Amino acid sequence: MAEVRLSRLSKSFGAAAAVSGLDLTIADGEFVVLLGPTGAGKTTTLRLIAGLERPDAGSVTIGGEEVTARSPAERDVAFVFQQYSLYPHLSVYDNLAFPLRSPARRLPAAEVDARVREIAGLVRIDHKLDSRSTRLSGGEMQRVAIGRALVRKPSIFLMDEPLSSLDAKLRADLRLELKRIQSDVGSTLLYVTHDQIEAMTMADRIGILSGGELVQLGTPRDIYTSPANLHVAARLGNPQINLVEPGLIPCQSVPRGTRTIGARTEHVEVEKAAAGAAANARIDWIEHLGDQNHLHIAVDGRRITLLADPYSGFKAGDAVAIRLREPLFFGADDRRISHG
Ligand SMILES: Nc1ncnc2c1ncn2[C@@H]1O[C@H](COP(=O)(O)OP(=O)(O)OP(=O)(O)O)[C@@H](O)[C@H]1O
Repeated sequence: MAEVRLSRLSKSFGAAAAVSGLDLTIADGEFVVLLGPTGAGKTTTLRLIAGLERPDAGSVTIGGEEVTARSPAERDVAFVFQQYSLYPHLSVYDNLAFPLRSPARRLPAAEVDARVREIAGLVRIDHKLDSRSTRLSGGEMQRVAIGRALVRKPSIFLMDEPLSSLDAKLRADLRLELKRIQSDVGSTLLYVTHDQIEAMTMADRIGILSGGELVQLGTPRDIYTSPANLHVAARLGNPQINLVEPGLIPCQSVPRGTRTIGARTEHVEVEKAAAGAAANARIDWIEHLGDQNHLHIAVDGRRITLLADPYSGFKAGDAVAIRLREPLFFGADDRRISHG
């Protein structure tokens, strides 16, 4: 296990900068998730750490040793990709044993066997050790791929959207398991995703990348409650944060310089107008998602979307009174303005 330190790391492809001036330190045993839109530089960052790309500038240090000029094999890093990349002609057992049987390692057979069985138990695939990898479900294949990365006990794990090709239920199961496995093994893990739920639930810290730059790094709670700017605010939260101009919805105090107000569900109080408050908005329509509803509210020609529980009693067409409660404020440069 090891700390990973990236200093001023940059990589361009032709004229386009994929990663620019990236400074990021991942502590020993930490689970860091890189979140960002397509093309933000997430995969390139992982490939630079693995040694699959050479940086144009900057350095990569793993466990206190600079490895920038070393080959992937010399870096003690395991990579799990979106596609399972198992050996189809081998059994689960042999897929797991494969990294231990390389000529460079020459581990005794008993040691290989013990390690394979331990890891198979950890990733809960021990009942399928004799199956050909092509006979597995997608979720099982990805467990094997994760197990194969774990089996060598590398210093760090790099995972590039490992759950994105699975269906929603499997993704949710494996999300929990990956977190459990990582805390059992105590490994340093850098994980790339588009999925904000994966980021929020698994990360010790989230790094938000945009245009090859690290825009913000912090705990999921920090990033959610104190986003550095509009870009970060829009990356987390479902439904997406509502961005409105000051004055549209009543708000107790708005800091000077505010150009945009960011309002999530918890920042908006909605009351039926009949309860005594004067109506300033109307429920436009309600989307029923099962466990929750999305309320689409029309206010002065604009629309905002909030979550509501299915028993809230609102109906389409209801006149409502809405007001803001400690929302987020952003200035003309899109950066968040803190209150007071
Ligand atoms: N081998 C390459 N050759 C040319 N351009 C590349 C190469 N690899 C990446 N790029 C470019 O670098 C930028 C960053 O790509 P990268 O794959 O790191 O983004 P990403 O955040 O992982 O995106 P995605 O979520 O779509 O995987 C993109 O503009 C991409 O087109």
